[in-house]
Amino acid sequence: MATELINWPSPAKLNLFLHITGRRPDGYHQLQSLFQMLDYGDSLRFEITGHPDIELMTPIPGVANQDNLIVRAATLLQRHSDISKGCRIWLDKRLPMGGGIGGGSSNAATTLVALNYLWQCHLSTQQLAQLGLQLGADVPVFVHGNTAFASGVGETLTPAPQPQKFFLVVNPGIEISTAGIFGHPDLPRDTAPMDWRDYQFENTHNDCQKLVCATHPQVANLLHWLLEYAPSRMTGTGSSLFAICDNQNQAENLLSQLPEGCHGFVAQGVNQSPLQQKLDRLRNADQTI
Ligand SMILES: C[C@@](CO)(OP(=O)(O)O)[C@H](O)COP(=O)(O)OP(=O)(O)OC[C@H]1O[C@@H](n2ccc(N)nc2=O)[C@H](O)[C@@H]1O
Ligand SMILES: Nc1ncnc2c1ncn2[C@@H]1O[C@H](COP(=O)(O)OP(=O)(O)O)[C@@H](O)[C@H]1O
Repeated sequence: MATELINWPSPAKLNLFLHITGRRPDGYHQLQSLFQMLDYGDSLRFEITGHPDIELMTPIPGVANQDNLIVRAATLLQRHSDISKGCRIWLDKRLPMGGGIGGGSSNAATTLVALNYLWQCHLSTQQLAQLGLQLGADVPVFVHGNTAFASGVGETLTPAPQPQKFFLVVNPGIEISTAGIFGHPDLPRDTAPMDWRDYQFENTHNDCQKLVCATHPQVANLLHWLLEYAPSRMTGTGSSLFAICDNQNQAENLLSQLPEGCHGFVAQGVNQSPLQQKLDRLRNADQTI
């Protein structure tokens, strides 16, 4: 089967909650979070070449190719596995950047998983996740692809299947720097660690939300609007917010009424990411040949 030009999904995630429980000496924050995988995101295509160049054919405006997490992930894997082949990569970007829904990290994870398969590097998922951690705290969860509880700096993962709810995910049209929020003196960093088994949406929160709302009124106003209709919260360090909807209709209906300047999408929560589903299908097909 020709596998080079297939679409590889690069899904978004939500942090259904985000508790900051401490700070390590290196400045990174210890957190507890529930990462919910979504069935919506970007997609990537890869063409394998005989020379070692890694070419991103669809640059992101404002992000130099050598800084793009896709190119960095491909280069990291190529060097780690001593691969002499290269690739051309096409990105279909649908997710807002700096939105707390993990677009860049997910692109990096999809690149690692796809090229591990296409270049036949034979790294295990655990090895790929470990490699991905060098690129960002959120990359491992996308490599594993499970809806999961996370602790540590986000790299200690426990699969935690959730009811597959519909979400409205909304972005107020601004980008928020993760480093900026984590470096802010007013960020609370002392939430008591909790037992995963006690998780309920109502008894959790996002420790970054209050600070982001105070510094970005667009986020505060949008959250206020959403809360009129459904249980809602900020994801990650913002700027995106999500509303937990009763069904797809309610989510689509809310989407059609969004305040001016806001953009959103409706997505369903999944327990295994579309990326892992794709990989499983490819591996099963390989075994039947
Ligand atoms: C907190 C989360 C929740 O999903 O925020 P979002 O980025 O999704 O909004 C993520 O774990 C973020 O992961 P990621 O976006 O990969 O962060 P990184 O690139 O590793 O780090 C960006 C910056 O955030 C800070 N950082 C990140 C993660 C963490 N546990 N503690 C930190 O202090 C560090 O200052 C780092 O320089
Ligand atoms: N492939 C990529 N997709 C998105 N952002 C990228 C990518 N590569 C590098 N970046 C940089 O990472 C930053 C954070 O992007 P993103 O992961 O989408 O946000 P968040 O971590 O808030 O979900 C962007 O502002 C951009 O400068």
